[in-house]
Amino acid sequence: MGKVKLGIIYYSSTGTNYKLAKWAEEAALEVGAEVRVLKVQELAPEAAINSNPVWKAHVEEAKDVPIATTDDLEWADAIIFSTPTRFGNISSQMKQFIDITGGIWAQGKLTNKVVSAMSSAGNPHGGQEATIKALYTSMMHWGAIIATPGFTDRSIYKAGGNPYGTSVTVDQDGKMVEDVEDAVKHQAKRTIEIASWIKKGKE
Ligand SMILES: Cc1cc2nc3c(=O)[nH]c(=O)nc-3n(C[C@H](O)[C@H](O)[C@H](O)COP(=O)(O)O)c2cc1C
Repeated sequence: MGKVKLGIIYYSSTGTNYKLAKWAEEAALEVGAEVRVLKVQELAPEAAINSNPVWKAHVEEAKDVPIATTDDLEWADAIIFSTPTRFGNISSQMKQFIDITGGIWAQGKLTNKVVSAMSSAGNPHGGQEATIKALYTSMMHWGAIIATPGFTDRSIYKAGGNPYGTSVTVDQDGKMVEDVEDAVKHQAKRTIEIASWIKKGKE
C-alpha cells in the first residue's frame, strides 16, 4: 500500500487555524503520510485585511502556502479541514471552497474520502462545535467518512474535551487558551490511520 495522502485545508485570518494545520502536518509526516498544507482562497477585500495589523501579518506569513483546488481533493485519501468560527458557522472563504466542489462531487470523486475538522473561536463556548458540525454536514453530502476524535485519547481532555474535532479558544491577544497541540496531533494520526484502513480495503 502506498503512503496515505493527506490534504490539510484551512482558512485563517489571524494565524490560529494555520498553526493548527502546521501541527497536524508535523504529526502526519511523523507517521509517514504524504502531506499537502493548503489554504483556501481569501475573499476579504484588501482594505479589510490592511485595517488589522495581525491579519495583515498573517497574510504575509502564509504567502507561500498554496491555494487549495479541487485537484487536491481528488489527490487526497484524507482531508483535515480547519476554519475559525464565524457566528457559529464556517468562514465564508471555506464555504466558497466547498461550493466549488460540485463538479467533482457529481463525478463521485469525493466518495469515501476520510475527513476530519478543527476550529477556533474567541470564546470557550463561542461556536466551535457548531462550526465543526456545519462542516461535517457538507461532508455527509459528499459521501465522505467522518473521522472524529471522540474521546479516544487523553490529549482530548487536556484540550477541553471536544469530541467533534479539536478546537481552541483564542484570547484578546491572539493567544491560544487551551493546550491543544497534542490533541491536534492525535486527531491527525487517527485520521491517517482510518484512511489507511480504507485505502487497504480498496486494494
Ligand atoms: C465575523 C466574525 C465572526 C465571529 N464570530 C464569532 C463567534 O460567533 N463566536 C466566537 O467565539 N468568536 C467569533 N469570532 C472570532 C473568531 O472565531 C476568531 O477570531 C478566530 O477563531 C481566530 O482564528 P484565526 O486566527 O485562524 O483567524 C468571529 C470573528 C469574526 C471576524
